[in-house]
Amino acid sequence: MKFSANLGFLWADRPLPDAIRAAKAAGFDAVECHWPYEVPVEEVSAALAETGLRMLGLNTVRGNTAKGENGLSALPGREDDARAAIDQAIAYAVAIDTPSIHVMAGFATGDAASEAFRANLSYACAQAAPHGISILIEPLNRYDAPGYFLTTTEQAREIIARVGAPNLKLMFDCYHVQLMEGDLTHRLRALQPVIGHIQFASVPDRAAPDRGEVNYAHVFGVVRDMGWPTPLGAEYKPGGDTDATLGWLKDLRG
Ligand SMILES: O=C(O)[C@H](O)C(=O)CO
Ligand SMILES: [Mg+2]
Repeated sequence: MKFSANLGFLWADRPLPDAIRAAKAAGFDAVECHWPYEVPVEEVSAALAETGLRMLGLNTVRGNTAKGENGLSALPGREDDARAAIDQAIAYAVAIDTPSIHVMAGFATGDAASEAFRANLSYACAQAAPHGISILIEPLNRYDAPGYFLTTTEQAREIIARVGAPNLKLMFDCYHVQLMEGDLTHRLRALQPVIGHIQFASVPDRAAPDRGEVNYAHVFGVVRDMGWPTPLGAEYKPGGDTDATLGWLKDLRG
């Protein structure tokens, strides 16, 4: 199995280029992040070139976080802001050769939000396609993000079908899916054609995957048997020194 370190959480206490180097030293096969925009692309590119790791994904900005915004693309009336965030993410992704962008929906509900989200996703997919970039949408759980527009894989699957763009995919974060829907391995297999990236963390505490209610040794085996080709994203909160939480990776590596 190959694993990607999500640097939004792992080594988040270090500057992003140093976090990339730490992921390499720890044996990860790739990295991904949340919001890298404060860091000059030259610094990130240099760290990626030095380590040989690829940055697999990044997120669109959340918007006005002081006001509690958590994404813009499902907010009716905020299309200009949402598309500026999409443009920004594509430009950054192109500069560091990142193959996928998570377009964040935001806190919203109702038909107008659905229409706004689909229209902004169509825009994102059209802008990203010439660069070979996939657009990801990710259901978030109702405990961490109450009121978030996108909460289930079933909802995501319907949106993906209605938008109808080949580069629109599902971010299957096992942590969120377990909290909202469960039945992880059936869902992974059934949704494989629309999944663009897989992430994981223990449930319910979002820590390293060697604890909690999900048996990740089993889940990883199912993903391997599916022939899943790309690294799985370790997106968990280490709660201190990241290196001290990597027993699961060492055990898997043997
Ligand atoms: O929280 C998550 O699971 C996401 O993957 C994210 O990108 C930030 O909300
Ligand atoms: Mg996630």
